[in-house]
Amino acid sequence: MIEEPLLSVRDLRVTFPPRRGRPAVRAVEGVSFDLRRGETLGLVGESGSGKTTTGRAVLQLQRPSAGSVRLLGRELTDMASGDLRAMRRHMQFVLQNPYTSLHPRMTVGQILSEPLAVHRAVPPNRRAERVAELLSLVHLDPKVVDRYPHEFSGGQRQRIVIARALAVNPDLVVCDEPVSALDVRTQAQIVQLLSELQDKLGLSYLFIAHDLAIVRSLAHRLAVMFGGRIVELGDADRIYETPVHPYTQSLLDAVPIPDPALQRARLARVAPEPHIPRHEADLSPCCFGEDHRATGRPRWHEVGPGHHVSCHFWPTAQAGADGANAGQG
Ligand SMILES: Nc1ncnc2c1ncn2[C@@H]1O[C@H](COP(=O)(O)OP(=O)(O)OP(=O)(O)O)[C@@H](O)[C@H]1O
Repeated sequence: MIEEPLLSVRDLRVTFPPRRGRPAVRAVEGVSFDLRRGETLGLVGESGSGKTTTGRAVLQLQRPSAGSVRLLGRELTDMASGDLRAMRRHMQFVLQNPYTSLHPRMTVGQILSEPLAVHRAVPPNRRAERVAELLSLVHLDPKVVDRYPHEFSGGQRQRIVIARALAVNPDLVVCDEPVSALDVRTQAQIVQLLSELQDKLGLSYLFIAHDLAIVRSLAHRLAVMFGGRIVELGDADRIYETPVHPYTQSLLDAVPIPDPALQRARLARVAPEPHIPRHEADLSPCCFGEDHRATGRPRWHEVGPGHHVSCHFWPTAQAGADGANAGQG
């Protein structure tokens, strides 16, 4: 029997309405993927590609304009707010900045007790015990309960943020750039912690990041976003080794470049011109420069087991990838 995915997202769309003379923004345009129990799906793409909006729409922190989000077999998009509140204990998030995501005037004990009280996850007389357990889980000394966030380093604060997310025993954790505000050594420690917690608790992660090196160490599968759509989806090792979509290839090309300006310049090879409105630009960057409106939306091709790519000229792109690989060999 095939196990039902923990999370199933189908044709998810988020459009932000026009604001102060600016046109509507189609931030997410038909995103679909599944996430299994104990699995990490890395959601990658350049800034503005719609990763955060997708994560927020999955959690219903941003209500989608259309599409379906099923968690544990239940549709979230049309759920009444009371039911949704109850579902929140199954889905939590860890955000980028541990300096702003903890209330500065609450102690660690109060921060970790709050979700326990809101979700009535643990009776009041057992909360202190659970708080100590959570701190141990993220390798912090339970004696720190009376301390305030400013007394901790960035890495320690992110451990507190993770402990808070885990307080209610969620099934899904959406991690939005969870280490990008940290130094490189601390990044590795937090990634290691997330991996250890996944093994121990069977968590599923939707891991949003622009840093492909970090995603590589955690993700089982990868979804590459460009202009609000997924352009390549599949097994992470396979995509890292043989990326098919030209946009994925360019993202991977850019990995060893620590200079963001240089990385942007490399990406500019395939990214749409900024003056072309997103909704008019075809979302398949390899086709950029062709008559997009004539060709319509790129089709999905299964290019290997569970490996999909959305591209008008997939065989041509494949020829390019083969050529590149032959050159490397
Ligand atoms: N509340 C909002 N109102 C209007 N437009 C928005 C809003 N939030 C996001 N957008 C727009 O939606 C698009 C996708 O943004 P999003 O933050 O999801 O991208 P991202 O890939 O997560 O980028 P980053 O890595 O920079 O966070 C962008 O064009 C952004 O400007």
